[in-house]
Amino acid sequence: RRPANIPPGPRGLPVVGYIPFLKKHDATPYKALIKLSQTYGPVTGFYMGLNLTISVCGYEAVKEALNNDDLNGRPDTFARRARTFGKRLGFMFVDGDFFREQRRFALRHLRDLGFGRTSAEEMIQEEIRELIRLIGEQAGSDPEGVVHFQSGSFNRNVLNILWALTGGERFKGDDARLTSLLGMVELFNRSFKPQTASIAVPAFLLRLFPSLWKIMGIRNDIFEPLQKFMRETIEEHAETRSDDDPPRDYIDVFLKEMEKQQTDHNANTSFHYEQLIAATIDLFIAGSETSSNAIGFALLYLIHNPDVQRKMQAELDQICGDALPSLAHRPSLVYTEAVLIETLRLANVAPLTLMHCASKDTQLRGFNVPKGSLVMINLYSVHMDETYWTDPEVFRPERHLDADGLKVKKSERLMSFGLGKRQCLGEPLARNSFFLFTTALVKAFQLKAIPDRPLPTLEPLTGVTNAYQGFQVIVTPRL
Ligand code: HEM
Repeated sequence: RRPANIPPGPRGLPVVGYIPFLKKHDATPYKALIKLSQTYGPVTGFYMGLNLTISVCGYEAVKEALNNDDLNGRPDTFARRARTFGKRLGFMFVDGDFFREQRRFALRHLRDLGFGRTSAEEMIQEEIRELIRLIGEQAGSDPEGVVHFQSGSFNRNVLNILWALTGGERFKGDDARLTSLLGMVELFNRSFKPQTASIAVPAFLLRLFPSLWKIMGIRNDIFEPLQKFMRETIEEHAETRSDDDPPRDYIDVFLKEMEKQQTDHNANTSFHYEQLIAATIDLFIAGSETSSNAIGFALLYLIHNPDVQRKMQAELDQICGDALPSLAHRPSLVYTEAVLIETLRLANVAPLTLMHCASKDTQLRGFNVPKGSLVMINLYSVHMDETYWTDPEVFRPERHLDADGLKVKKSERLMSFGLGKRQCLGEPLARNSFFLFTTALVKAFQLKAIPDRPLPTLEPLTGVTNAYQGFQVIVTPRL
């Protein structure tokens, strides 16, 4: 029996619930959930396995859900704990006091280390210059100037910035270990099935039927090499750090806090070795694919829309002269800003937030949401809402400018990084990296579709994130 006054929704089969039927609406889960909302309304309740699941679509419902603190929990399952030593650790899948303490600490110290601040800009520029050199070389070595951008081709560059702040070093261009770790993260992201990954399947069933991991879309095997890498990095830090010197990175800051908590004999501390491993893995996973996919999609949209590319280049040339774009130029780059905003809206790099969960009985749009319900929050539905955005499928930066085209219009309906207490922890760094990389590449190169060939596809590879597919393009240096 369905609990009283829960959101309306379809009935499924005993035990598996509605999972087998979701696909019939659309193969892509976030689109299937929008179809359901067209029948049942912006909040829809159905069972996935034995879990009551609330799907949330549309601006009003999404905003209300993200601002309701009782819906900011994360599901606690055996499968989730299995990646972090059987405990709830890290950032992404923890909640309550543990989460608040770790998040506050991370935000404060990552900011002090340069996260999203101009002090990290020089390092980002160095990475960008290296990338421009490599792309220039590839274009120069092909008679037509064709460059093949593989899916995920910017992951390494973007992660390097995050890793310099977290682990203290940038990886070298051909670092084989990084290539392998990034390959693991990609595997995890692409195999992930948001509709099944958070279902509370009991441990004994997962042990009896190991194929269930795959069916649920969870690749926990990637965590062993990541843990090994973090362990080695942390041990190396512990041996070389000194309290007399300023912390070099997040690992140093965390180790210092661990020491302090030990001195204070705080037995219940959330600052311990296993949490440091889990936290650095979460940063590594969350930081490697997201901003870099936004960069790839921006280039794709500009290849599809050469007029927009020309206009953006004209503005970049006028405002930045011969220099590469910097954060100081940003307020004057109005058209460019609109291009970046439109990219985040249309690319929907994170189409659903991570799975939320009701930590208490609560209400949403007047319906009951019992404690423990899974909550799927659909950011894609907000960005592609045709009742608000005219032709939402069309890439049109002008929609974010005022009538004179002189000022950016901020809309509350843009929420690529989520909202509220679970809003993306990496947003300041992500925004800066996305701006600096994309503008530098567009200023440095003319990107043109290959004549007589179909335009590269804009269809994403799905999973936790939406990734661009590899594409080929004619690249002509402009600088
Ligand atoms: C364009 C780039 C990015 C986008 C669009 C994005 C988007 C998001 C979204 C939608 C969430 C889920 C919020 C929720 O569950 O309600 C999230 C969470 C998170 N993001 Fe990002 N993200 C980006 C880049 C990054 C980067 C570079 C980092 C690296 C530090 C990062 C770290 C995290 C973490 C740790 C969480 C979990 C926060 C929590 O559970 O409270 N993200 N991000």
